[in-house]
Amino acid sequence: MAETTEKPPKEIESEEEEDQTFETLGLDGRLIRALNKKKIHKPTPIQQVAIPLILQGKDVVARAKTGSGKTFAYLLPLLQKLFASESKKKLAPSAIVLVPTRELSQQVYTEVSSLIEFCRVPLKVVQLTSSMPAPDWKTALAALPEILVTTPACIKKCLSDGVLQPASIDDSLEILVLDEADLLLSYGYEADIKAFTPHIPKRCQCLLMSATASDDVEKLKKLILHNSYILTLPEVGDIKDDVIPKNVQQFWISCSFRDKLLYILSLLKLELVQKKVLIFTNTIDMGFRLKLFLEKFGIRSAVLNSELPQNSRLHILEEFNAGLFDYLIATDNSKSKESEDKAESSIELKKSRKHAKHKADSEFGVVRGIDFKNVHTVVNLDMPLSAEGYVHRIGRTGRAYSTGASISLVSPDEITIFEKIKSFLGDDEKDDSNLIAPFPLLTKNAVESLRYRSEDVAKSVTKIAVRESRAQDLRNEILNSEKLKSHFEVNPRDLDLLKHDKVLSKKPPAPHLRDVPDYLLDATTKEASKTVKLARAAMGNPNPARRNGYKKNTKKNKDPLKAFTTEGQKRARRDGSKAEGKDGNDYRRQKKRKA
Ligand SMILES: Nc1ncnc2c1ncn2[C@@H]1O[C@H](COP(=O)(O)OP(=O)(O)OP(=O)(O)O)[C@@H](O)[C@H]1O
Repeated sequence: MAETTEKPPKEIESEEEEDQTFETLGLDGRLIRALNKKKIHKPTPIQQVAIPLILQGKDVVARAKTGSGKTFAYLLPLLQKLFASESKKKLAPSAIVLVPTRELSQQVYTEVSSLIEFCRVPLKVVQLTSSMPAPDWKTALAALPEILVTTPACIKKCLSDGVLQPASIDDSLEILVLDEADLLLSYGYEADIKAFTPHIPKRCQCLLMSATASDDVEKLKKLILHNSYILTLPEVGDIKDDVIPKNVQQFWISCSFRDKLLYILSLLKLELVQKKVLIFTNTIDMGFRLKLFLEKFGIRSAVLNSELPQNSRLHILEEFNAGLFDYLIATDNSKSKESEDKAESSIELKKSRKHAKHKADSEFGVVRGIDFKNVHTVVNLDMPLSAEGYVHRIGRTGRAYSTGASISLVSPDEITIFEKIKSFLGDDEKDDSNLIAPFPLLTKNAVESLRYRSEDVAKSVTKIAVRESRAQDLRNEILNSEKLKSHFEVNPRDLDLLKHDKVLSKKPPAPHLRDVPDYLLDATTKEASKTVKLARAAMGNPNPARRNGYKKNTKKNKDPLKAFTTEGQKRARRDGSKAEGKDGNDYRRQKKRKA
């Protein structure tokens, strides 16, 4: 642990983007060049404050919004410090990064590896996961890596199995990072962390990164850090935009539980949301029910959940990130005791558990911390079980200043959690803050026009069909997993080999369901859908080079959800050519095109 000093911990609360560059932060030229190769040119606010402090050797607790660049905030100075440390090989890693899930471990490992590769430095990184056989752990550590990325459970096991020696750790460990610190305890790692704490040498620099402030972070802080610098971005006082990035617009739709499939069909089929879309369900069965239902309308999607083999999960994430499909249905079930207790009360989950022959992976986590690329819309088909869960789900869009939107479908049963979420975010009806606004683009008429077809198809997606598809998908993925393992050892970049959005139903979609007939669409919906498409075209390709340009709010005005309201549209129609601003202009352009 970093040395305790007399002065009290410094609290830094800042939302201001100072005019800092990676050079002025004192970052090594090799790292700056590596970042440039990744089209990253300017540090984010958390990087601006954290990097110099970490380079100075301070213990740091950094809390910043989802997608704000916390990973590089610790990885860059960590690597720089290792560049400078002695070249003598040590018997244990000099830096250990602890993460709550396997998916995150893979993500951090990939980031470190690519930085090392770009910098051309002789550093080694390994990741250990609990699914690896013990001999593989030994082999991985025998290569004497400088950096180890793993979960707290693995580190404890390494110590108890003698794969890592306490004396070696005491001799070698210089930096310890607890990434996604707000989740480590909720994933049940408290005992593992406590078992590891006595082995952390006094001089070791400790860093805690987290997206939300919680009692768990406080607990960890007390356990591991002593006189740390607390970085909080943005200011704690401003609760209203405390946790959700500003560039994410949040919406909600009130609908009955029974109508949820109808509403999501309307959103997707009538093209009222921007792709790519990440849809969350609370149970695996619901995920498959949705997949089968959408398939009947010609909408292909992939399902990501904890019972799939690890290879398949990672491959699904890679394919989705590479843009091979647009709709991903994810089931996020953490090990959180609280969420499990609540989820247990759901009859559906109990049933789905009974039928899940394959053991769900307890180190699975797709929501928290995973860097989904270019997700424009997050849809909560089921509401999450906690406000923190909501923050982490919504945080999968609007990453690193790209724009995004979220739409929550809220049934009467979910109003209580919805209210809790709103109050957690500081959404106060009295002062009209309306952080989560009613979704403006979907009219009652549009929904009703699809009701008959939707209900008809929903009936055909029976529980047996769901169960069979789930089992079939799992069988496919297990086979895939084996193929993936051998194939990707040789062709690591061949993403096209296995497609995960395969159609599970036996029959192809009927033509009348695949294409929505024109007569079913009302004028408002047509306009809304066109506006969404126009905005998509205006945003251009989601080239990371553009996204990383960091022009604040440049895309905001082009966002249809900002530009389009039914009221704005009526006004435009009334005023004709006199309509002002973007709404009017868009509308006139569309009218001209129609003429
Ligand atoms: N300075 C930067 N400029 C542009 N993009 C960046 C910058 N730093 C990081 N990014 C990108 O921003 C995205 C989000 O970063 P990261 O995953 O570190 O966020 P995070 O704060 O850890 O989010 P979460 O709390 O959800 O884990 C990544 O795609 C990353 O490559």
